[in-house]
Amino acid sequence: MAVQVPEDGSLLPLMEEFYTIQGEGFHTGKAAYFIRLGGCDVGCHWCDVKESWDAEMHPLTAVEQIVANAEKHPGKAVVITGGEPLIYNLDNLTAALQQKGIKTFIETSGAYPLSGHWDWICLSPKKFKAPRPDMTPFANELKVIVFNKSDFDWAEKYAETVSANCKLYLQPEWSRSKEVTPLIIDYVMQHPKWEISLQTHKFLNIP
Ligand SMILES: C[S@@+](CC[C@H](N)C(=O)[O-])C[C@H]1O[C@@H](n2cnc3c(N)ncnc32)[C@H](O)[C@@H]1O
Ligand SMILES: Nc1nc2[nH]cc(C(=O)O)c2c(=O)[nH]1
Ligand code: SF4
Ligand SMILES: [Mg+2]
Repeated sequence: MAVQVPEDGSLLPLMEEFYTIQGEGFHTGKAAYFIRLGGCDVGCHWCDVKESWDAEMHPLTAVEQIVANAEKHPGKAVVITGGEPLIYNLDNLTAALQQKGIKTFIETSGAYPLSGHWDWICLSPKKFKAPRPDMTPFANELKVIVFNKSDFDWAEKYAETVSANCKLYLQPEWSRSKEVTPLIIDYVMQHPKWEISLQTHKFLNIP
């Protein structure tokens, strides 16, 4: 990745930002402003935002500008996503958002060191680049994407690494929904510490 992002995270490659409804996981159904940062090398073959992967495609944008944009909306929560947002130092961005009374939520694979000040951390671990063991205990929510039935055992392995009060979700990989959703339903009924998460925004046709 040749793009020069300042190490203090004062400028970040911004792919897109949009005000919508959180579609997935614990905060499903709540209004939130999404900030999508470019850059990811985790390489999930089923990733639904491959356009985010190349950080150089996305303009370096000042934290002050991102915060000013987020502030304009009545929903006082932001979801920082990507790409893999933790490639960057998010201390400045999250401090500035929280100073404005905005809650900070993140969607991350956990493959990079944790930075930033978070009101909610959604960890979605990937086989293609494992999460850092020092970061999984900080997850408020573990959201495992199920592509095939081998992912249940793999999900259990990560459930052992998170804190006791971490919420546990199984989410069907979108293109495999028809095949894996019935398996997830059975699994959750047999192992009720898990819950189903669906990408509800895709059914609602919203961003
Ligand atoms: C695009 S990722 C960006 C954040 C971070 N790189 C990550 O993977 O957590 C946002 C969320 O979408 C999930 N996701 C991506 N592609 C998906 C797909 N095809 N089906 C279901 N969930 C998907 C990810 O697992 C993650 O929870
Ligand atoms: N509505 C909506 N909810 C989401 N939850 C996580 C998303 C993401 O791409 O990180 C996402 C997204 O792209 N849209
Ligand atoms: S880690 Fe997230 S952004 Fe990166 S390829 Fe996987 S799903 Fe896509
Ligand atoms: Mg998405």
